[in-house]
Amino acid sequence: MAYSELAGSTYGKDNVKFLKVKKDKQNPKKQDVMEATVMVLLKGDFDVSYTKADNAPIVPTDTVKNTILLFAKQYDTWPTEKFAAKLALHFTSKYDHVSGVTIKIYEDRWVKYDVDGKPSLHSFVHQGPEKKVTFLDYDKKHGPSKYFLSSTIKDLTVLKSTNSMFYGYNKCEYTTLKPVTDRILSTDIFACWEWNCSKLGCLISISEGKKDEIFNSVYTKARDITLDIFAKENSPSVQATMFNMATEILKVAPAVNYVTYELPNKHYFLFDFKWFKGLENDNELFYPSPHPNGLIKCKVGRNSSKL
Ligand SMILES: O=c1[nH]c(=O)c2[nH]c(=O)[nH]c2[nH]1
Repeated sequence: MAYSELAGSTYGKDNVKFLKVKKDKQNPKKQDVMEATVMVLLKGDFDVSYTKADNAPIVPTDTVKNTILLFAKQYDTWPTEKFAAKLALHFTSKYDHVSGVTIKIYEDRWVKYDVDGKPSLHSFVHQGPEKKVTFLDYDKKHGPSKYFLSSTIKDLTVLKSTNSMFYGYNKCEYTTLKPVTDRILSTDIFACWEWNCSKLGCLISISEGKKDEIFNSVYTKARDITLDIFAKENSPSVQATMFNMATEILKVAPAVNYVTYELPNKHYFLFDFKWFKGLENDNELFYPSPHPNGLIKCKVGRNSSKL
């Protein structure tokens, strides 16, 4: 009797990168670009490749990579949710023994800049570490109407120099933190919205581009809401602010089930200059403290008693 058994497996290609150029039909010099990093992992009947050294069922990861790049060349990749659906349907229909896929696409932000007061036709500024991330998990036994799909804004770094407070918290003999009504607030935004597949529709219609508008508009709204509330609110805490952001996204996106925020609280500490002739520091000079950082997460859904 064998000593061990395979309890789970998945494999594929990660970090498949491409830059896609989309040319306007009327004016080919008017272009858009997408720089993306794709992961496709296959699930299915690959057990013998692990347990019997039998490679027969293996679709090589090199083939997975070739497919991603060929599809990026031949089909529209905007928005990445549609491209993920296209890839998922391909891998699960081409190979009988592929039962499902997990796909992640990271999209860089290349944004056109103004030249002579107008957006350039084909020149872009890279927006730093910020990415849009699409995640799709699909098992074909559930059919194309059931899948897990989420979209995320990741590593959008923001800071506000006032209009943030933190007081009224629990105090015990281990507490040294002083309450503040004015502090720096800075974070790397991770905001993720999970789609409700019964409201959004099946993967086939997504792959055909029928939902492009909703993906684009919710992404723009979620980003705007996040930045707007961050700027406008006199924040009582990271917790309260992120809950407000998530609630506003749920209000404008009926096809979204849950919104998750994960926010590091990147601390900036006030220098004490009292040692120099009693000099006051009225929130003017801080030092960034790289670690430790607070880390605050929440997942927000609709109140079912109010539906
Ligand atoms: O917004 C905050 N939430 C906390 O939970 C916390 N804890 C802390 O020390 N500072 C802060 N700030």
